[in-house]
Amino acid sequence: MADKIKDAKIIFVVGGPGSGKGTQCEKVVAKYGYTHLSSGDLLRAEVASGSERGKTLQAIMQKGELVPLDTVLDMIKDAMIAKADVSKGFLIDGYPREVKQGEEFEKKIGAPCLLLYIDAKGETMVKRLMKRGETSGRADDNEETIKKRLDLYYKATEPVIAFYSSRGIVRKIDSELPVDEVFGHVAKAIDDLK
Ligand SMILES: Nc1ccn([C@@H]2O[C@H](COP(=O)(O)OP(=O)(O)OP(=O)(O)O)[C@@H](O)[C@H]2O)c(=O)n1
Ligand SMILES: Nc1nc2c(ncn2[C@@H]2O[C@H](COP(=O)(O)OP(=O)(O)O)[C@@H](O)[C@H]2O)c(=O)[nH]1
Ligand SMILES: [Mg+2]
Repeated sequence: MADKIKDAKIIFVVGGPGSGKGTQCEKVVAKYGYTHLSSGDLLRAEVASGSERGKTLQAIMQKGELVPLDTVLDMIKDAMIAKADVSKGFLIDGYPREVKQGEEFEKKIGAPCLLLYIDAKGETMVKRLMKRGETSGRADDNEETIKKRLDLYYKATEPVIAFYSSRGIVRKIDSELPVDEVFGHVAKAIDDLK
């Protein structure tokens, strides 16, 4: 496995719920042709399949809690293997959610060359998610679950940024700016990789 993807770049995209990770990843795909893997989307696809495992996941996600590490990691790994031959880079969106997830990813798959830290204020994220909730149909885009997701983000996920900062691979992106300006900074960070 690690073999198959050894030449592909791995980029972690980390930020709070509603910070704009998915929005920026879409633009990176369009410009650079990287493969976008959203851990949340992979989990939602499993829920949509109606499987027994999906039912368990649905309950956890509705509460805004984290699903077991191995479940998400296996899904990401399978998706990466499926694309390994054609992909020059992977955007791993919404993962790692906690330092342990990052450590396990590196053991089983490989090391990231960049962590894009998509940063927005708490109130901005809540506002965006409430707006998205009007049309997303996502069971977790409601006021109560949003609050839990934010709390968990500050507690569990922010330490991930400190962990990778010490390695010098974190680029902090101000996501309060208009989408295209945010993307300008994202593109710069990716261009600097070469
Ligand atoms: N590595 C991950 C990714 C996602 N989840 C679960 O899936 C939910 C939704 O994940 P995601 O789509 O990444 O949500 P957010 O980042 O909170 O929001 P967004 O889609 O807006 O990025 C999370 O709240 C969590 O329950 C998880 O447990 N572990
Ligand atoms: N104003 C503004 N809205 C944004 C920006 N980025 C994302 N959004 C909106 O915020 C919501 C959450 O964005 P999304 O990409 O799903 O964020 P994610 O939760 O981090 O994946 C969506 O409704 C987007 O349209 C931005 O840079 N500026
Ligand atoms: Mg998203």
